[in-house]
Amino acid sequence: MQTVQDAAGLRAAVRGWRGQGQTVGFVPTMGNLHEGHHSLIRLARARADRVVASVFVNPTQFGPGEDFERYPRTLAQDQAGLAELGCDLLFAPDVATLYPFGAAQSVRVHVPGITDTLEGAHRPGHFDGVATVVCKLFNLVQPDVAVFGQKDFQQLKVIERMVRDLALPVKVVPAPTLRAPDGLALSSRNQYLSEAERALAPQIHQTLQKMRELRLEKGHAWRVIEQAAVATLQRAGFQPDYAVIRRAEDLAEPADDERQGLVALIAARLGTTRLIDNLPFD
Ligand SMILES: Nc1ncnc2c1ncn2[C@@H]1O[C@H](COP(=O)(O)OP(=O)(O)OP(=O)(O)O)[C@@H](O)[C@H]1O
Ligand SMILES: CC(C)(CO)[C@@H](O)C(=O)[O-]
Ligand code: BAL
Repeated sequence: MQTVQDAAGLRAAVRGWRGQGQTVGFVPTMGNLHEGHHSLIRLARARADRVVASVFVNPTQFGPGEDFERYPRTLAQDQAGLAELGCDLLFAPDVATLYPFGAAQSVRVHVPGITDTLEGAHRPGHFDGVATVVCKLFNLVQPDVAVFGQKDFQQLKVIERMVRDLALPVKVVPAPTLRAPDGLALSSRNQYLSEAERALAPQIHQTLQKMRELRLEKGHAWRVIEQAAVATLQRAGFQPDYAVIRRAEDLAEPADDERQGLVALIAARLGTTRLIDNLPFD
């Protein structure tokens, strides 16, 4: 596996493959790779002849006071894992490569509507940063398919919308969420948790399962379920930003009698760590 930092090296490799009629799959990440990321690489390998992964901790998607500085950077370890999985190329650019005019002067991609709620509401500007960097990465890599985890459910919807609206020639492939045996969704941020917090963290997934059961099996009203979920999380020691049931398609509030195509989503803090997770009902 080659590692390249610059656009020219990346383009040369991709051009070579394309010249041989090969397709390209792409997995964008912020590094500190775990089994969840590895499952995305495997999926990309199944869908394309060649696989490119990127590792870039994107400054424009972090708000003031968020964990940009302390986000774990483990490139050598990431490289070894990717090589073992048969990834063909790791693109690990620096900030100047992706933001030649500086982050503050960058062209911005804004996806309206769906970014106003949930993560977008709690992390203002976050999705502008994500859409902007993913658009830049797509232009650099020019993949046929790109794999995104359902763990970042709203992010996946934002990217799907951007791709459709800008008519980008890439197929977005969703990948299921990988979990620890106790149900906690794998995430680079799990390592911020103390032992006591780690023991509590699976309650997020348990609460999501309860929300699904109350809606689909017991037929409770979604607003009542949301209130109960917030109270449960607070009692357990979390500070929830939200615990909601939404339409999976567009993350809008469902109608009172709606039961199909729903998803429960939670964002909650445990100490200084902010965790997100979700559970599609279908
Ligand atoms: N547990 C998981 N299962 C499947 N995909 C995942 C999982 N965790 C992350 N991903 C996906 O990997 C890609 C890169 O995500 P990212 O590098 O932010 O990983 P992360 O571990 O979720 O980090 P963070 O702590 O920032 O949430 C995204 O498409 C994301 O949805
Ligand atoms: C898609 C992404 C790599 C963009 O920086 C990031 O938001 C992530 O890791 O999910
Ligand atoms: N996993 C999405 C990237 C972020 O939290 O900034």
